[in-house]
Amino acid sequence: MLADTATLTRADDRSGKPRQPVLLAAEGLQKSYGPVQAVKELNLYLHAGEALALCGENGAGKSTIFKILAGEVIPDAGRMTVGGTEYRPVTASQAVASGVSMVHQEFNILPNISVAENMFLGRMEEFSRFGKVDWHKLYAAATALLKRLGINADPRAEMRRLSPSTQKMIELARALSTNPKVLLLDEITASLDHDDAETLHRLMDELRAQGVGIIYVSHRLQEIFRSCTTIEIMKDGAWVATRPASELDEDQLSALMVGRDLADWKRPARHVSSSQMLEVKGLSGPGFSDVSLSVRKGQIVTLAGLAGSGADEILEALFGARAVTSGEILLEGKAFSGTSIAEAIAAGIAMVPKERAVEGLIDTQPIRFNIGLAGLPKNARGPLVDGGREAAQANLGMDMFRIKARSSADLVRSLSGGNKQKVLLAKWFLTDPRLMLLNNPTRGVDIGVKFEIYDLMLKLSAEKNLAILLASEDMAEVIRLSDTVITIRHGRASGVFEGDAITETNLINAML
Ligand SMILES: Nc1ncnc2c1ncn2[C@@H]1O[C@H](COP(=O)(O)OP(=O)(O)OP(=O)(O)O)[C@@H](O)[C@H]1O
Repeated sequence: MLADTATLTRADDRSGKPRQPVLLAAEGLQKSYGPVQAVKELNLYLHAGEALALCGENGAGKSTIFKILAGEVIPDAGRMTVGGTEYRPVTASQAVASGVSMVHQEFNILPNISVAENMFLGRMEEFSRFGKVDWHKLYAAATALLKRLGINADPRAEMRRLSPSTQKMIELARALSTNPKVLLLDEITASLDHDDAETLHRLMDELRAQGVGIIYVSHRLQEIFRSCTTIEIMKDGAWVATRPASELDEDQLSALMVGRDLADWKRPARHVSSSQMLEVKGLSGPGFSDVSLSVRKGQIVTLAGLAGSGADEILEALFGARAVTSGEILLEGKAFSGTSIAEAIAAGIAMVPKERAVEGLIDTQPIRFNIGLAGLPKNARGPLVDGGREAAQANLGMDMFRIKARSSADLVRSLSGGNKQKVLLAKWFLTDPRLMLLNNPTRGVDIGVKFEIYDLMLKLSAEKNLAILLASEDMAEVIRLSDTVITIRHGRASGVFEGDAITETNLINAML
């Protein structure tokens, strides 16, 4: 029997502070996909003005819970209430009508229509008269909302013209346009640049002050402690613990999530060879200018910049995916004029891009097809793909990255977000590259796997002499991994740091 939610307070709240009433209650939630039990008997309570971080490893069931709460997935069992009223949405619009809105982990936009239409998607009848859209009214409403939220975008612009970060903020505006009582945010900052992430955290504070309840999923622990009041940890679809955020620190939270202590992880002592793999001299192109850098065999060099700094563009240019207007690239001392991705791959360069959904994976294909994709020539037998070899490679990748799936025949779209990212990493690591370009490789990956990826990068660079050029917005990651850090600001190198000079203060000063 579901508790009386108008008066219910958390069962495990021992802080002694008076609590707001429960806004959303879910009890005994269950959901299976075939033999996979994504959510097992889960209880969850969200209070007015609370920001609840839902934490757990990749595949723990967080997105599935969100989809249940947002009416996109119907649970096999369990009961929910919102504001004390029975809540059983079977469509997203029913959830919105009950005051529950969600921003998804993946992009959920229509690129070829305007920002304003994207903001009021599914509600255009509110701006129509006699079957015709009242554009003036629509743009006025969009302008007012964007202004109120502090989002800088032209409501008339075509959505695809916006940066991914602004597109995500438009999705947030869409969710907030319905004045939700409960807001669900799934890994939203993975797509946001620094300024938009700041705006989001400010908005979260304001919404909480207005009594909105927020459930927040992110693998960035710092953000959780910045904006969340309560932390709920789950593992393999089941509840593990609920704590006030003030009672935990990052190390304790990591330990609760992955079941082991990661606080004493140390980078092994390293010896880097003196032979150059990559030299870049005075490289300029759209988004970056006059960039010089070098990466030796077995070295990890990091481009550290705030999102939008130009680091992404530099990696893309080195992978032949972006035009270069001047400058020189040398690979092992020889000029490399790669103007296409195919040439870059043939030269032994691999790249893990930032936007896996757009650039990296074919969602509707099995894991093994996706892992095999980058190594297609190696897996070929004449004009055909050697299925046995492809499957063997996929199994190796699945083991290496602990990809959570039943088999390599599972479609990528059935995987959790973090496991998709692991497929992308496996795909490129297995091509045996000489130079690896990694753009925020641990985005969306849980803290346990993050450290496994670090170990793998350090191992491959030490044992196989793999040269790695990393771009990362995660300061702790930059400090843990880099032999050399080049800070990037406004498309230019603004500093070079090595050894003890790689400190958070030094890097941030050079990045800002
Ligand atoms: N449509 C689906 N079909 C089959 N299995 C699915 C489907 N959606 C999710 N799963 C499985 O359910 C489990 C939970 O996935 P979910 O996406 O909820 O995890 P998550 O905690 O959000 O992970 P992440 O941190 O990686 O985003 C995973 O094992 C996943 O493969």
